[in-house]
Amino acid sequence: MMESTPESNGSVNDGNHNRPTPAIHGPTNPMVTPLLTDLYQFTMAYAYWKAGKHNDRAVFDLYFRRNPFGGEYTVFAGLEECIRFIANFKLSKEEISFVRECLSPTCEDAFFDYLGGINCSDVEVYAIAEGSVVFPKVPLMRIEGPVAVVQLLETPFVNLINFASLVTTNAARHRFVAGKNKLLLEFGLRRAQGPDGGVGASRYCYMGGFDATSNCAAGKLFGIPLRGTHSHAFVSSFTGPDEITEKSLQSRDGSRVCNNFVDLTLMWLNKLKGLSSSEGVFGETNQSELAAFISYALAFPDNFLALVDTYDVMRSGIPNFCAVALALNDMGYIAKGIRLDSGDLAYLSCEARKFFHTIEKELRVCGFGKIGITASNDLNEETLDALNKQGHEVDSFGIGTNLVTCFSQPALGCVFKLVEINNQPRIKLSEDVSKVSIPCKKRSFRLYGKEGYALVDIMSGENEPPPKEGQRILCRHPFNESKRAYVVPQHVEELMKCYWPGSADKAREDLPTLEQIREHCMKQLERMRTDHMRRLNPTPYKVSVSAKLYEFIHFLWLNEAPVGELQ
Ligand SMILES: Nc1ncnc2c1ncn2[C@@H]1O[C@H](COP(=O)(O)OP(=O)(O)OP(=O)(O)O)[C@@H](O)[C@H]1O
Ligand SMILES: O=P(O)(O)OC[C@H]1O[C@H](OP(=O)(O)OP(=O)(O)O)[C@H](O)[C@@H]1O
Ligand SMILES: O=C(O)c1cccnc1
Ligand SMILES: [Mg+2]
Repeated sequence: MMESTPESNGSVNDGNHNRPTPAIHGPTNPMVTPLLTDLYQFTMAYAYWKAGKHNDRAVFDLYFRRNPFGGEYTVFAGLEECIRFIANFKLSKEEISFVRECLSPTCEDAFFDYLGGINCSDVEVYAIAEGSVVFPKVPLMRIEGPVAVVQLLETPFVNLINFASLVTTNAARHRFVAGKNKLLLEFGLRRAQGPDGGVGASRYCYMGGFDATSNCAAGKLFGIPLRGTHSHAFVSSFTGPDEITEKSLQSRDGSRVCNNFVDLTLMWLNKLKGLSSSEGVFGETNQSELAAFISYALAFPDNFLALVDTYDVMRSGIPNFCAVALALNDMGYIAKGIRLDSGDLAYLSCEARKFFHTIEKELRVCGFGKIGITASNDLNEETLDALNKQGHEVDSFGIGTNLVTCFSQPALGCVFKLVEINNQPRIKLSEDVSKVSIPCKKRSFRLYGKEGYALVDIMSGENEPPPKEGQRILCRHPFNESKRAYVVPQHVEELMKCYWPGSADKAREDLPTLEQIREHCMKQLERMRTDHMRRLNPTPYKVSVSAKLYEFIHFLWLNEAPVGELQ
C-alpha cells in the first residue's frame, strides 16, 4: 500500500502579514486557468468596466438548493482547488489576446490592459471546512471583491465544487450503506467521465470514506492507497499448468524451497475432492484457471488474490483457489482472498465462506475460514443495501461505474449568487420560492443539542451578535412564516472561516491534507443523527435564519417585487 505523501510546501510572505505562510500550488489540473469560465463572465467584466463599476465591492454566496441522491445531506469538497486557483490567478498575454478575439471589436484597448493587471489580491474567500457535512441554502463559500473579478471566478468555482461535492457525497453514502468495517475500493477510472473525472473521483471518493483506489495517477498525485486484483483476461490467457515452466517457490521464512509448486497444488486439489462436504460438487476444475492462479501465486505469494468467476465459481474457481491457497499455506504464506465479479454475490459469498470454513475444520488450517472475499460488478447503494438485507459474507467491495459517474444523479446544482454590492444587500426573486436567494453578507452557525447532535444551521446578518451556548435563540425558516423554533444550543460552531484574506488584515486558514480532510469528514458524518442519514425518507435537517435576517429578507422581497395589477 502506498502511503500519503503530502507535498512539500515552500514558504512565502503573502504580503499582508509578517508571518510567512505556505506557498499555494496551482490547480491540480492544468486545464484550470482563467479561461475556464463562461464567455459571459468576460462580457460582463467589460460592461462593468465600461460603466466604471468594475471595482464595486461585491459579495457572492456559493450554495446549493437540494441535497443529491434523494438524501438529506451533502459533503462539501473542492475548496482546496478553488484556493489554488485564486492564489495563482493571472491572465497571460496569450489568454488576453484570445479574450480580445472573442469579444466585440468595439471593446476598448484599455480594458485589456486592465485584464492583464487583475489578480485575486483584493478578493476575500470565506468557506466551510472541506469535508464538512453541509445543507441546502447555507453558503459553502462567500466570495467578496471587485465585482468584475469575482464574476470571472463564478464558473470555475462552481465547476470545482459541484462534482467534487457530488462524488464525495456519493462515496459517503456508499460507505454508510456498506458499514464501517468493510473495505471499500474505488475501481472507476475506466468508466469515469474522462481523465479529470477519473482522477477527481478517486481523490474525492477517498475523501468521502473509500479506503483505496485502483487509479495509479491518483495514488501518485494524492498519496491515496492503491489496491487491485487481476482481471478475467489474466485467467483466460492461460491454457493449462503445462505452460508453467518456473515451478519453484521458496518458503516465506526462506528456510525451504518447493521445487514443484504445481504438483503441490494438484495434490491439494485432489485432497479437496475428498472433503465430505465437496463430494460431487466439483470434478475436473478448469485447467486454464488453475494455471493462472498458480502463476499469480508464484508471482505474488504474499498477496495472492484470485478472481474466481471466469468459468464457474463453485465448481472451478473456489476449489482451484483453495488448492493454491493450501499449497501456499504449506510454504508459510497466507492467501489474501477471492474476488467475485458476477452472479448472485450474496449467495456465492456465503457458499464460498462455507467452503473456507469446511477446509479450516476438516483440514485443520487455522484462519482459512476468514479468507477475504471481495465483490464487484455494477455495485451501487441499492445493491449494497440488498446484499445487507439478504445476508452476505463479503469483506470488501470494488465499486466503479455507479460511484464515479454519480450515475443516479449526475450533477449537484451549486449556484453563485450576488448577495450584496457596495454594502447594499441584493436579492434574486423567483416564482419558485426555493430559488429566492438569501440576501446580505451573512455568518452561519451550526447549533448542537444536548445529545451532541447537530440540531439546526442558522444564518444571520454579519453584524448581528452570534448565537451563544446556553442562550435561547429563535430559528426561523427563511421563507415559511409558520416554521420556527427556539433552540438552546449546547455548543455553537461558526461554519465559515477565512481561507483567502485578500487585502483584509486577517489570518488565513491553512489548507489541510487530504488525510485530515477525510478524517474530518468521517467525524462529521458520525455526528449526524441517523434519521438524517437513512436512505428511505430521511428527515430533513433544519436550515434557518435569525429573526432579524428573516424580517430583512421579507422587507427586501416586498421592496423588489413589483405590485401586480388585476384588470
Ligand atoms: N444478491 C444480490 N442481490 C441484489 N443484486 C445483486 C445480487 N448479486 C448481484 N447483484 C447485482 O446484480 C447485477 C447482476 O448483473 P448482471 O446480470 O449483468 O451480471 P451477471 O450476469 O451476474 O454477470 P456478468 O458480468 O457476467 O454479466 C449486478 O448489478 C450485481 O451487482
Ligand atoms: O462494475 P463496476 O462497478 O464498474 O466495477 C468495475 C468493473 O470493472 C471491471 O471489469 P469490467 O466491467 O471492465 O468488465 P466486465 O463487465 O466483464 O466485468 C471489474 O471486473 C468490475 O466489474
Ligand atoms: O483491481 C481490480 O480488481 C480492478 C480494477 C479496476 C476495475 N476493476 C477491477
Ligand atoms: Mg463489469
